[in-house]
Amino acid sequence: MDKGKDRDRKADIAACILAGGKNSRMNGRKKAFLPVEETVFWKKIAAKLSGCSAIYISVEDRKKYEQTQADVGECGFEGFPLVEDLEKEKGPLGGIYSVLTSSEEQAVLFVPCDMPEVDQELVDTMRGEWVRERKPVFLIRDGKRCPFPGIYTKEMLPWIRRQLERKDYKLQNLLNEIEEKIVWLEDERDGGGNINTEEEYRAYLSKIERKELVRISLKEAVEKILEEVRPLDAWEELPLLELSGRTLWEDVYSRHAQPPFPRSPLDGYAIRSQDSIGADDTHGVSLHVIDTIYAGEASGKKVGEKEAVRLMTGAPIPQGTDTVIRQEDVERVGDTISVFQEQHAYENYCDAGEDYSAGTCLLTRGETVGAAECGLLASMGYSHAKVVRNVRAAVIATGSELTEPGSELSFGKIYNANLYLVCSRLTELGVSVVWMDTVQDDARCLKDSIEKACRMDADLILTIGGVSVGQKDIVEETYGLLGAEICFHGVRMKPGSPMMGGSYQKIPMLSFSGNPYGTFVNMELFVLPVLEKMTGSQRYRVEYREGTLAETFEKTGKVPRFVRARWENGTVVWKRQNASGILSSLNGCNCLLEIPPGIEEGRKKGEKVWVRMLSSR
Ligand SMILES: Nc1nc2c(c(=O)[nH]1)N[C@H]1C(S)=C(S)[C@@H](COP(=O)(O)OP(=O)(O)OC[C@H]3O[C@@H](n4cnc5c(N)ncnc54)[C@H](O)[C@@H]3O)O[C@H]1N2
Ligand code: MOO
Ligand SMILES: [Mg+2]
Repeated sequence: MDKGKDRDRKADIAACILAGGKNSRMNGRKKAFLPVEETVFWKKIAAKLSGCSAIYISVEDRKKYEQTQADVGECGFEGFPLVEDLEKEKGPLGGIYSVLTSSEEQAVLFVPCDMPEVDQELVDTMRGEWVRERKPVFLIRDGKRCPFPGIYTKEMLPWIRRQLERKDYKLQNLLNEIEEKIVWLEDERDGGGNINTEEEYRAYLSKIERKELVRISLKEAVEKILEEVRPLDAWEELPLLELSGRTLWEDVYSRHAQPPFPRSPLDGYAIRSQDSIGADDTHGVSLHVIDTIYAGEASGKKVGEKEAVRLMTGAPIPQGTDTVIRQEDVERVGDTISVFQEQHAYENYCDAGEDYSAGTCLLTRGETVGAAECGLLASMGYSHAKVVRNVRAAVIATGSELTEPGSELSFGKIYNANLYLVCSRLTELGVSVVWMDTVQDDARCLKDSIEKACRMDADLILTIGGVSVGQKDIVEETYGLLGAEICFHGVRMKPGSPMMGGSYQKIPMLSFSGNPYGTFVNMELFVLPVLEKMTGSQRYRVEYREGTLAETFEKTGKVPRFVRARWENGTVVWKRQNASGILSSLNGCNCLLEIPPGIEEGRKKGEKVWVRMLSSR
């Protein structure tokens, strides 16, 4: 083990990269050789350990690496001293034991090969501590003792040996046992964290290799997200008064004619029109009233020649008669009426099925139930109707600066406006918000929240913020951690250009950009088509209106821009404050005005424009 060793012994400290793990959660891929930024994990770590007198590579079994060495070529351990485990299957403790036993140096700084982001300055600080104190050096982070990166010394060997004999391979126990001999460093700098799974690896790559976003067109982005959307295959049956705003699941047919029987449109007398022939102002025709029918009743009597039946509006017209004469137009004495005008057959006569006949399709799948539809269902005799189950959405805001409305605001913080902006809009759109959460700018927290959203059976997951390219823009990393599919990241639109779309466990996910107006426009342009495809509901179809522009909009750009505006009586007034961080000017807007890219002088005053209405129904 002398090859590749630097003979500078001033510090008398070596480093060792632990590469002996089983890699079981990495589908057998050897973590030491995982590619990252033109190199591989172990080399990236080794570059940060150059201040040590030597860099050992701890492997459980040299032979196991030989095959891989051939595959990785230049990225192999060639030129670095390999230290094989003296005893196998003992985990990192076995590796540490073997290296400390055989190293010439008194102390060895151990870093596992799956910590490619270990902080170089941190490592240097630890080494400095060792030089000063000549004691093992370990980190405490968030109150926890960390075994890595850690400086282990030959002094520790008796304890390590004892643990191996006891078959206790827990490093934590070792640290606890000799805690007094250790220099504990409380340091917030990132030790890098372990990358254990394929998902963590992907997330890590997307975090560090993030470049400028590749923006696709709005049309393409919407199409891509729609590919992830499947129509909801779920309905529920609700009583009439709970149907308002809901989408019909199926066509609805009448079961009977309406009205079901010929009925009187007037309060008066049912007569045979032929009996009135010859009647005029001076010659009344007399008819004998044989019965009275009120609405809701029936008469068993058949009406014969020169007979009439008294009846009220809504009452069934009796057999034998073919018209109804208003009570104001006859003279009645006892059981006799006089008619002074010829009556035409079926003139005042509501036929059965005048409204609709039996078996007519009166409502169709996808229609939204309002008062008219509800009344119609009732007239057909339905007490309930089948409607599409509400879309269940999860909404998660991200941002360590966010404070809940109602609590005290401290410096640097802002109130969480967007969560409410989105949830309120969803409610308007008839969506049930089943998970509402706010998380810090931390990929693991967001991942947890998304997993909870899945457990709530969300049909759609929406996140807000953290999609741009900053160090705390954690959404893409989170998709990586989840193993979620990314359909696009970046859309050619303003505002909201950094938004993302994808899916996780077949649930479509939309991640809006964090600026309030960006969030709003992203939501408007993406959520409506998603809801339309999920529910088949017509309520999500967008209405466009034409109007005359009240003032010239000069600003143009390379991507379509959506400007908040108000359409009123055919005039379109846009709001001066249109920056994506501004929320206040959204108040009172009822449409979005699209400014296409590349038009030379913007949109002129007096020009006819089409606007996209923001209606909810
Ligand atoms: N170097 C670059 N920086 C930025 C770019 C770029 O291309 N290169 N794009 C800018 C654009 S455009 C936008 S839009 C923003 C988008 O940022 P994120 O989507 O990552 O959102 P955040 O950084 O989380 O937040 C942006 C802004 O919005 C506020 N915010 C976030 N959430 C909420 C909420 N729930 N309620 C109220 N306000 C919220 C947040 O505090 C920030 O001020 O990136 C640019 N940067
Ligand atoms: O896309 Mo950003 O929302 O333009 O400011
Ligand atoms: Mg950001």
